[in-house]
Amino acid sequence: MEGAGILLPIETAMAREATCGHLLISAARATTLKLANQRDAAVPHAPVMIRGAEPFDLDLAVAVADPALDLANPLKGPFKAEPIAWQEAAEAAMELARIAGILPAFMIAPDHAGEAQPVSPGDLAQWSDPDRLRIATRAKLPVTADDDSELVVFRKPDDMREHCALVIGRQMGGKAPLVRLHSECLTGDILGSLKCDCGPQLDAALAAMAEEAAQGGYGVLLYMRQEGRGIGLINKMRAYRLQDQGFDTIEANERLGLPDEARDFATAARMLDLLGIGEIRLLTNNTKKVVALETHGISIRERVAHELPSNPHNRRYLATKRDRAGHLLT
Ligand SMILES: Nc1nc2c(ncn2[C@@H]2O[C@H](COP(=O)(O)OP(=O)(O)OP(=O)(O)O)[C@@H](O)[C@H]2O)c(=O)[nH]1
Ligand SMILES: [Zn+2]
Repeated sequence: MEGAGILLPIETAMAREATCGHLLISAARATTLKLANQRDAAVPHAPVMIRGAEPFDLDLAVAVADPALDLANPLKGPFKAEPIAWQEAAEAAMELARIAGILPAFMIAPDHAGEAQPVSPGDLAQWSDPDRLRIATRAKLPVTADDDSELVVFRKPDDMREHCALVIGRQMGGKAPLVRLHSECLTGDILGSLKCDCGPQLDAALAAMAEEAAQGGYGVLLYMRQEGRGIGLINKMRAYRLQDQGFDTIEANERLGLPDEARDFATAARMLDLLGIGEIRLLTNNTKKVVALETHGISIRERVAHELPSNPHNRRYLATKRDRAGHLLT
């Protein structure tokens, strides 16, 4: 990493022999290890550098990095936090870990690190730029909810994630379409997980759009490949393990040293823009989605409530969304 020297991601390190004197971890993790003060912990995913009394090998580094292992694995020490002289690069490294869906933890300048790929914070900004998104292709896709629908698939040149938009009914000017901005939830969308409300929300959105199409309008489902509010499936499952220990959905992300909300709504706005849609009626209970899309140039004619019945497994999750994340839920 430009300015930082070699950073070896602890979770995916191929150089199994690597050892180092310093690790880069999150402020949340440093706080759990009692190495950071409250000011550092104000941003749980901020980077903190720590030094150990002994060099770190990968086994020790993993134990330091992964909070889900704490109960099984009492931590060794002592460790000490030290100032970082390359703050911007350190922040970019934490962001790269989130995007890669791995624990935000790195060996710093390890011995036996193997080959390294140069990356700069500017590369990351370019990679994230929504303007680089293009429509890759589109085709008719009859679905159960409505057989008159089409799937439009999007891609950036160097981002493997394939976001897509299902257009239900005929896209025309006139009435603003009913839009659902849905972020991938493999557990809820495919497996029928009861821990969240994603699956029922997806089904209800498709039904509402089909109804809209039957009345001469149309609907657009934006399906975005940003699992777990942008932390990936593996980290979401780590967060579920922490939730089983008593942390709520926000605390669990934070304890992993990841943002509790890392979704990219600018790219959602860009998808609508590429479809030629500037005005929508948005199915959501999340006012932050409304604000984010408006900030990126989409005019929201109406917020359409999208609350589905709860169950005993998702009741706490929904209450946390209402009480801590400001969702308009009863
Ligand atoms: N990290 C994490 N992600 C979760 C958890 N439960 C659900 N998710 C993710 O949260 C996202 C749900 O997004 P949406 O339903 O589109 O949005 P929302 O913010 O709930 O707002 P609505 O539009 O009102 O539904 C999906 O990416 C899920 O994978 C959890 O406990 N932890
Ligand atoms: Zn879900």
